[in-house]
Amino acid sequence: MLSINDLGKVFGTSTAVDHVSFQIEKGETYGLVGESGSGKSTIGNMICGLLEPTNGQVSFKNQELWKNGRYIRPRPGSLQVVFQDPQSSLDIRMNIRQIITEPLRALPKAEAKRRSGDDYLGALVRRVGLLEDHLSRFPHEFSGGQRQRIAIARAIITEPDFIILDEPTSALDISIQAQILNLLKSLQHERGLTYLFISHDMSVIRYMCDRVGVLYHGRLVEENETEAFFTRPREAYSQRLLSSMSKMNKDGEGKTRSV
Ligand SMILES: Nc1ncnc2c1ncn2[C@@H]1O[C@H](COP(=O)(O)OP(=O)(O)OP(=O)(O)O)[C@@H](O)[C@H]1O
Repeated sequence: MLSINDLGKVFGTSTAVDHVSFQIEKGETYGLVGESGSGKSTIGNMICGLLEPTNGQVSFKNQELWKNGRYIRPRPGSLQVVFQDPQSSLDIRMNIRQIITEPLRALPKAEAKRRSGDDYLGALVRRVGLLEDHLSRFPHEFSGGQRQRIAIARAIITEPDFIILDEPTSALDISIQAQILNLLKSLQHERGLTYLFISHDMSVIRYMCDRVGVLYHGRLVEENETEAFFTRPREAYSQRLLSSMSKMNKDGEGKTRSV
C-alpha cells in the first residue's frame, strides 16, 4: 500500500528524518514511535503532501507521490489524515455538515452529491457515534472525543484506503481514548483500511498496531512485530524507550495506560 524509500528531511542545518525506509501492507496498522522531536510527524507530513522531502521516495499503491518537487495526489480522497488536536483541526466557523463534507470537493460531482445527501451523511455520523441533529451544530458545542469523531467522519467520507493517524487520541481522557481507538479498529475491519499510527504512547501502540517502527533522531533504528517489540526489543534504544515508558506509568506521570 505504502512504500517509503530512503526518505529524508532537513530543516536548515538539522536533519529531522534521516534515510528512512519502510513498507506498510494493505490492511495493517503500522506504528511509528519515538520521543518528541524524533521525526514522526515529519514523515506523516511528507506522505500526505504537507512537507516536501529533501531526498527519497514515497510511493502509494505503486505510484510515486513526489516528483520533481511536486506532490501528485493519489485517487481523490484515498489518502486521509486525522491529527491530534480536534480543537484546532476543525474550522470553528463551519458547521459539522460543512466540515464533514469538505473533502468531497476533490471527488467527481455525482459522487460528492451522493455522499452529501441526508441518507449517506446520517448513516455516516451514526456510524462514528454522533447524531444527525449534530450536523447543524458547530465544533465548540462538542467535547474533545466528539470532535475527534467528527474528524474521523471527515476522513472516511471519501472512502479512503489509507489513513495517517497522528496522535489521534493523545489529547483525550483515558476512557474516551479507548472509545476512539475501538471505533478506529472497527472501521478498519469493516472497510479494509490501512493505518499509519503515529504515537509516543506505548500502550496505545501495543493495542493498535501489527508492526512497529522506532525512530531515534530521525533514523529508523528498529522495525518489529508489535508483540516481539514489546517482549523482546532488539535495539538498546528500544529497550530504553520501553523502560522509560513503564517507569512513567509506575510513577503515574505518563498518560500511558492500558485500554
Ligand atoms: N516546519 C519545521 N521547521 C523547522 N523544523 C521543524 C519543522 N517541523 C519539524 N521540525 C523539527 O524536526 C524535528 C522532528 O519533528 P517532528 O515534529 O517530526 O517530531 P515528532 O517525533 O513528531 O515529535 P512530537 O511527538 O513532539 O510531535 C524536530 O527537531 C522539529 O523541531
